Amino acid sequence: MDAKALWQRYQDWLYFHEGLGLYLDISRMRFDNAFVESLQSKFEKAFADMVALEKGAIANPDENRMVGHYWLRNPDLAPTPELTQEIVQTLEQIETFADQVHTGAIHPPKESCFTDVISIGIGGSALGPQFVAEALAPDSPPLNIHFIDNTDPAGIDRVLSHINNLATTLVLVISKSGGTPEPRNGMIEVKKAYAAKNLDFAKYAVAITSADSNLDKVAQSEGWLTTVPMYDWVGGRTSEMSSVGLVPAALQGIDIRAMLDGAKEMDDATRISNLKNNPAALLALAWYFSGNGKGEKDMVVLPYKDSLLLFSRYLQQLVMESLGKEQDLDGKTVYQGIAVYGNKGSTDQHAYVQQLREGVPNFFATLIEVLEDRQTPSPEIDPGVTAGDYLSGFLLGTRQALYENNRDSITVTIPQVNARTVGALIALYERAVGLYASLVNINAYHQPGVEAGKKAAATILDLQKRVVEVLQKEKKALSIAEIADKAGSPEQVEAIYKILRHLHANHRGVVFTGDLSKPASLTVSLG
Ligand SMILES: O=P(O)(O)OC[C@H]1O[C@H](O)[C@H](O)[C@@H](O)[C@@H]1O
Repeated sequence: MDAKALWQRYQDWLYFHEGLGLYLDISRMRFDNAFVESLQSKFEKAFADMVALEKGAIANPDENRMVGHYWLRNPDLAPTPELTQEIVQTLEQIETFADQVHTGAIHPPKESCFTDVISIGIGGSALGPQFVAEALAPDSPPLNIHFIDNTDPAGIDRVLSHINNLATTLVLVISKSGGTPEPRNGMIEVKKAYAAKNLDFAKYAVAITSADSNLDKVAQSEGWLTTVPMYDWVGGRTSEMSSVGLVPAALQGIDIRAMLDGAKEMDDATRISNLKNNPAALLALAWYFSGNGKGEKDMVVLPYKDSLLLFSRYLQQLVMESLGKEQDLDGKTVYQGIAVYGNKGSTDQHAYVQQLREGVPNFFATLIEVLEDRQTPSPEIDPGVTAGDYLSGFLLGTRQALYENNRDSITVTIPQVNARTVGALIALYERAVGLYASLVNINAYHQPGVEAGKKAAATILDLQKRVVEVLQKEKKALSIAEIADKAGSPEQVEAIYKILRHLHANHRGVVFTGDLSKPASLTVSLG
């Protein structure tokens, strides 16, 4: 296509949202009109599915749940007045709580105010809060946030070592289910750290969880500062605008109403059942085209703005946990998904963009452009040229270079990184994922694969218990095969070897004798 035709194609497909100042450009995806036509009926169904979902249909059939994250930013849409009221009340509770923490009305024992907050959570209970903190936290927030998002002991130590004073640190334990092992472990370790300093953990702790979850029960029985509810009709990966995301954001002084407003405006725009006027539908179209409706190409997300660094990581869960499914809604094996990765431009141009430009063409790029360089005037780097001009130049250059080498790209442009545009970006991708899921006929709202991994981990921990019991009982050195037999799990011999090696490495009393390079030669005892 020559330059003039491309310019025309750009204008033909350009989407602009006036209220948000957001542009979406899918002109550099090489679909043609016949392809768009071919998806018409699928889109009609996707729009209809979305209407039903927003009205409270059981859009997550496997878990028998409604899917209501869109109601969070427009509570009047909730299917019952009770739900509407619940959403409004929780939002007020969050604002009042954050306000009381900021003014010192809620304060730690013996101190006038909280200075820091540890947020303990994983998956959807970490990624949204982390992305938003990185994108929007002011330079001097009322509370500095620290995240524990794993059960890595060294990681927990590192977070705790970065906190000056636990006596002025609030703790959020965020878990929708209230039963996920990693945040539970983090919570127990942090609780012990408070106890070691003679601090009464309950006076510092806040639970964000579903009613009657294990976490809720712990918080109630120990008399934590407060509990903020989370709902079963909000999925973890779409929970940034629920208490999960709003509590940490509000504590950092981020304008949560503006985030909700931006999301609401985007929800309104992506509810339009006309492909060309609906940016989420345009994204879904582009994804479908690129990956042949089968995720054949990866989504590389490159925001050219440091504060959006964690957007790709956030999208990884939203897109891959939603779309990565073995079966479709009819039970047919389909192995769906779209792989997502990326960090930021132009940094990544000095890393893997070489492969994007010249290597295996198994991706499409999404460039996120922010029009405003910074809020103050920029100095000149070269005559008439600023650092921001370079950044913009690198983005445009990469887009062009990719296109010239037959690599497609999407460009999303926002005027500024602020609470409204971040809310809008989240809402845009949430809806695009929902629509795409309908196009490819999968349930975007469950995660059966994750459950399988959790069960397997629990089996290993049970095995560890039995192995240690064998060693305690036998009181003599045994081979790993003998231990496996005595534990009643001969088929798990390799897992048992790995469990023992881990215990050995951590000085847990397991003694290895023999050749470490030949596991079968080892004898094991308790020292
Ligand atoms: O908030 P939680 O219930 O602790 O869940 C945390 C995360 O872990 C689960 O395993 C799911 O795969 C995620 O969708 C979820 O966000």
